[in-house]
Amino acid sequence: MAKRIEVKDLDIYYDKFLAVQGVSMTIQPRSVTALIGPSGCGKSTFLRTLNRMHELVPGARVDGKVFMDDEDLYGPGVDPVSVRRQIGMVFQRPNPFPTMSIYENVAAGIRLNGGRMKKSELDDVVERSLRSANLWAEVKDRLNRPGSGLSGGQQQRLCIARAIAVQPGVLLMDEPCSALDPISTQAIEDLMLELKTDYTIVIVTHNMQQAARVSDVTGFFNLRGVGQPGELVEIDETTKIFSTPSNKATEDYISGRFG
Ligand SMILES: Nc1ncnc2c1ncn2[C@@H]1O[C@H](COP(=O)(O)OP(=O)(O)OP(=O)(O)O)[C@@H](O)[C@H]1O
Repeated sequence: MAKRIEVKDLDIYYDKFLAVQGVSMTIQPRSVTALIGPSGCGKSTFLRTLNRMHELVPGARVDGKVFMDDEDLYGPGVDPVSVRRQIGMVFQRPNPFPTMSIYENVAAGIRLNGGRMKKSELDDVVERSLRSANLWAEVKDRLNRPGSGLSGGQQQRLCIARAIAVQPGVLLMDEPCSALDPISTQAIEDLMLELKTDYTIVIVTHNMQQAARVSDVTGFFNLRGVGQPGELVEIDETTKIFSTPSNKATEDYISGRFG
């Protein structure tokens, strides 16, 4: 289920604007990879290229290669919609479908992917997904109530349940805790540590303590200079990045000297 991602020489454009240049990295399955760096260096832009969401912006495109295991995600004939189905994404603000029930929100993950199941099978998948997202105990008696009635932290776990219902090869998270209080944040962090036994997780975070707590590997992005594109400065074991980074800019960033 968990897949490996290999990025080779990726340049990322918004029309003629080169936002990120020359990224190469390998993201290992069953691990959490955190992407950190100052605002505007292209972390979220890069994340969205991994499931071909970047090109939803008119004029946006990439040069270079992204492989998921052996599949070339930008290869000829690859359907971006099918890539997005296999690589789930969780956003900054929880975005459950507001008019749908808790149950339907999770089932929607399957239905949008064209999955057809018997009701009893769907019930099992919904329960399993909510259990995996550590939300089952809190919602099992109100599955038919609207997802929008949950707290922010519960809504974010509902969105994670929806994303994992289809058993994606990779789970992308773009600052998933930035709208949450500390207790909900901890619940999501605990969840990431549990989910990584089955999934490949990539998280963009502004919070360096969070990167240090949850990730196995950390990639530091930075702008090459004023008006220059963002780049991946270094990527390594999280313990190494936060203790003895190889690059001076990484050290300055993690010690709070800029950003
Ligand atoms: N839709 C867009 N159209 C044009 N340029 C964009 C678009 N989205 C982002 N950019 C530009 O791409 C660059 C990278 O932005 P991005 O949001 O990926 O950075 P980031 O590191 O995630 O920043 P932050 O930490 O503030 O979220 C910036 O110069 C930004 O202005």
